[in-house]
Amino acid sequence: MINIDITKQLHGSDGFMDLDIKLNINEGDFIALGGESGSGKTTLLRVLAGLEDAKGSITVGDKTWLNAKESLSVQERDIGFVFQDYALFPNMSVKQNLLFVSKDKELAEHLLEVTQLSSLKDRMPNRLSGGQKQRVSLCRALMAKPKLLLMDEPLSALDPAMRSKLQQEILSLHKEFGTTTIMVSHDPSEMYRLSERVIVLDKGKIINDGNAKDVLLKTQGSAKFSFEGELLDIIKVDVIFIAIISIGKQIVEVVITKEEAQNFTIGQIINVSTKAFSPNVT
Ligand SMILES: Nc1ncnc2c1ncn2[C@@H]1O[C@H](COP(=O)(O)OP(=O)(O)OP(=O)(O)O)[C@@H](O)[C@H]1O
Repeated sequence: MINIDITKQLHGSDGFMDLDIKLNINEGDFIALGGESGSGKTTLLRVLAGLEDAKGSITVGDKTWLNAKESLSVQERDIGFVFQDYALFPNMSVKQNLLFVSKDKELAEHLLEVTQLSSLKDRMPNRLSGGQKQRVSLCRALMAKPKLLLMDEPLSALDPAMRSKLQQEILSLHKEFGTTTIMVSHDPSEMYRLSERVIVLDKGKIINDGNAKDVLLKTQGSAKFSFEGELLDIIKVDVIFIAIISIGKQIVEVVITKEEAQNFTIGQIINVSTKAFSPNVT
């Protein structure tokens, strides 16, 4: 069990706010951490990693990482990091980047194989694509067999196809290694696919915590389907108003009333729901 009970004063965009987190995590869980920009997600990961100080306590199994008397250094905490900017050693090949963390050659070969990087093991980082660097970064974080793997939006810079492939790889490595993982993400489908628990922060506090289905599904009341999308345009065809809405990767048209057309603003995030009893799924 990982027990976190920390506070830290942050300088938010509207003045000071307290990051105030009480959290128990089962070992082996995959947790997705969501919340609006500035809600404290990165700071929480940095506090867990020992990169920032905080008041309170962190215990991992029978080890104390932080309490009133001591705070273990980054090196003393059993963690792996994957951040958006990869941070590979530029003067080392892919394989050397991994072996720098641990001399376990067998594990390095295995990780490179699972992430389909074996043929690139002698390449230098500046000759890799973004997705390949991200995979190396993930392999390197796992080389130390960390107790806790912290990932801060590791896939956000990648295109959808590469994202989905890496999600599969992250999931299969998570299942194989059973590492307790906390991953910051803004992408509900990614959270749903990967995590068994979703925690949402707002202004430094946990406002939602539960399984992915309960936290992420937005269907309310008697609505059968509900999608959130961005209103791109409103057009008038004869006497009918049509809203053009971007939902996921699709652009859809929805007929709206004159009053709705007057009240909506282009660029607004709106909810599209239907009570259709038996929709077609093809
Ligand atoms: N060491 C610090 N001391 C005081 N305030 C900080 C510190 N680090 C970050 N902050 C502030 O705390 C708030 C939360 O920042 P944080 O980076 O944790 O948010 P986030 O949820 O990760 O946001 P994003 O999704 O944009 O990455 C921000 O307003 C930031 O300016």
